[in-house]
Amino acid sequence: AQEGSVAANPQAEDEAYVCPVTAGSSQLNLDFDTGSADLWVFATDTPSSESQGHNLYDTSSGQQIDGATWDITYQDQSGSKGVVFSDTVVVGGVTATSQAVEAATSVSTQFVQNTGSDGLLGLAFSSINTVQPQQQTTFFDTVADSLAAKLFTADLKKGEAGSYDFGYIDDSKHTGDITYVDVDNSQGFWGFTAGGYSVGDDTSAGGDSIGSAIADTGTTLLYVPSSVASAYYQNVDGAENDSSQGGYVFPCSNTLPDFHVAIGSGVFTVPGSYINYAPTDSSGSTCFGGLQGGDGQSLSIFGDIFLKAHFVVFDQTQDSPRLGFAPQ
Ligand SMILES: O=C(CNCCc1c[nH]c2ccccc12)Nc1scc(-c2ccccc2)c1C(=O)NCc1ccccc1
Repeated sequence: AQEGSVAANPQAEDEAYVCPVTAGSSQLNLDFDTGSADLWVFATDTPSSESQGHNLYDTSSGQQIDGATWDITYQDQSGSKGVVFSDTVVVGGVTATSQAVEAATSVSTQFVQNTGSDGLLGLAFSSINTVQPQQQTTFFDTVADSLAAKLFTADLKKGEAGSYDFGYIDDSKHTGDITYVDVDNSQGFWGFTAGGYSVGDDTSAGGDSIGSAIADTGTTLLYVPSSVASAYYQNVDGAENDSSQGGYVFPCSNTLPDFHVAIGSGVFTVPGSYINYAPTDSSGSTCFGGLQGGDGQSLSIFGDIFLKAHFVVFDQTQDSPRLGFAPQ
């Protein structure tokens, strides 16, 4: 049975976390993304005008899947599309022998400019993989039956390297018990129900329930219902929701309060310092919030701001999938 561990390296401002992956004969740094289900890469097929500064997947090592194409767009209107190869993919010593590697023939500027990432490795459910006419499986689904245990864990950290482990739980990476909650994967995501929340010294997490949420390593920030974000920033002097800046900003001189949320039988805390995400400009006087209101969509996105404060288990060892959360 296979098991393995790979480093998760933070990009600037922890915007994303990239991991070393071997695809065929190529070494790539990929953004592991539990919010999508395509393994797509910059490749020798990618126009050179779009691939400068990226490591490229050499398609000559793979077998092209005849007629297969893919096309993905994310909420921030970034995206990519292309053709598909079958090749061997190795992550932390775990080998997927016939993995669909989606080679980009077109990539949006956001990804072109982010030269620290050579593509994404989707870890959501394969039901939302975009390959047509025959949908393909994620790396995890491809290797799942060969793993010692059908699970992977995410141990992301603020400003330093964390790890993704496949096939086992390393109990040295978390303190206290793991709290498990049922997963609703009907939308293809690692969906769960978040309970009440509280702010600052009140650690009761008793307030209104946040509701449907997903665990999403591919999204940088923590998006909650606008009422929750508003209640949080009532506690921050000079905070305002500035649409021209894209959300809540505040004077960087603030000490931000912690954010507590009930999940299953546990209460999980995001330190206020994690919610002081980054200065909005070089003067460093105004800072952008790591906790933001969703723009009206009903789904809360527990992105890296939340996940990097915890040890998270993405578990398919039971009849139905579940998520585990533990303090690091
Ligand atoms: O797509 C992903 C994860 N891959 C991101 C890859 C990526 C896209 N730009 C990137 C830039 C850098 C690195 C990775 C990525 N997660 C999900 S599930 C549901 C939504 C969603 C649906 C409706 C409304 C809102 C969100 C999103 C979403 O759009 N998140 C990105 C985001 C969320 C909010 C704001 C901006 C982006």
